[in-house]
Amino acid sequence: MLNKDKIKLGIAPIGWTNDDLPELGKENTFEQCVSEMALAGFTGTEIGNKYPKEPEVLKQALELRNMQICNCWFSTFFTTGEEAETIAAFTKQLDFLQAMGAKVIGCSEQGRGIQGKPYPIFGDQKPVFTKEEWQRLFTGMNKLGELAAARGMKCSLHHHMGTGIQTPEEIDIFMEGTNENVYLLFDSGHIYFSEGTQEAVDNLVEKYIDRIAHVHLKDVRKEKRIKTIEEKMSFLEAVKNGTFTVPGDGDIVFDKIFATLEKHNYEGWMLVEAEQDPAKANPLEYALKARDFIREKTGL
Ligand SMILES: O=C1C[C@@H](O)[C@H](O)[C@@H](O)C1=O
Ligand SMILES: [Co+2]
Repeated sequence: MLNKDKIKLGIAPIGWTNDDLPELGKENTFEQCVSEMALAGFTGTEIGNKYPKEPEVLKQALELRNMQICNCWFSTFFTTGEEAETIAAFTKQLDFLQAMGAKVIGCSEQGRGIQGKPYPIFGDQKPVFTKEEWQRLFTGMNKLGELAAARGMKCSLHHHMGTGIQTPEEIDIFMEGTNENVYLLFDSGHIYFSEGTQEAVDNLVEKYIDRIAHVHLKDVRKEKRIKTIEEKMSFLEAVKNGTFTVPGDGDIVFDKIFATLEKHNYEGWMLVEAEQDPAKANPLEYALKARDFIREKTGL
């Protein structure tokens, strides 16, 4: 059983409205989204673009529902040499998150990334960083790590399909090149989507458990992943086609993930993040499904 005092449960707005595919869930309001999250039994969320931008307004809306912000996505552009711009934007985002009481920020290096581009996600356009790009990334991320640590916060890296940090080998290079102020945001769905094996999921969580600062629980429908490869779909086409779903509804086995978090006394958030078309997968219904699955498997 996981420890209720150490682990909190959140859910991402991406099941209601998808910022990467604005046509998905455009009719769903911020209020509906956070009310349904609370109704399903979650106490945390990440930022979506329909959320109020003023910390006080957002805080009040969330407190009414006994919810809080636990993390937000942040795009970095170190490999393309945009260090000063990235650091300035990061500092602004830290200000916002700190005002919201969040302790983690989830970065993704978007230099040459193809997650939003119309290219096959398993094709050869995916970035593979050069030595110089890696070095710029390490230097930049260590700087962000230090800025976050100075505020008692954790800067983490979200490994992600279509970026230069997608595969286990790329994650290893990143973790070896950065220091102890830089953490990993473990996303079960992205590692399974990349590798297609349970082993890759279990190995990643085990290997970096002591540097994992945040967890995204996402499931993958295996047959949709295969279709993505066969039909040369882009990342966003794969999302629209239903490749991702909530934990317990796809082909990932979550037992080892939960056992590893328990064994190593993980402290922080587990956040359900399962983008799919809300017209096909009712967000409240799927949030409840995820909440039941987590309760059944972990006692939380
Ligand atoms: O954490 C995430 C944020 C989304 O915008 C992204 O594309 C999704 O797949 C994800 O894991
Ligand atoms: Co994620």
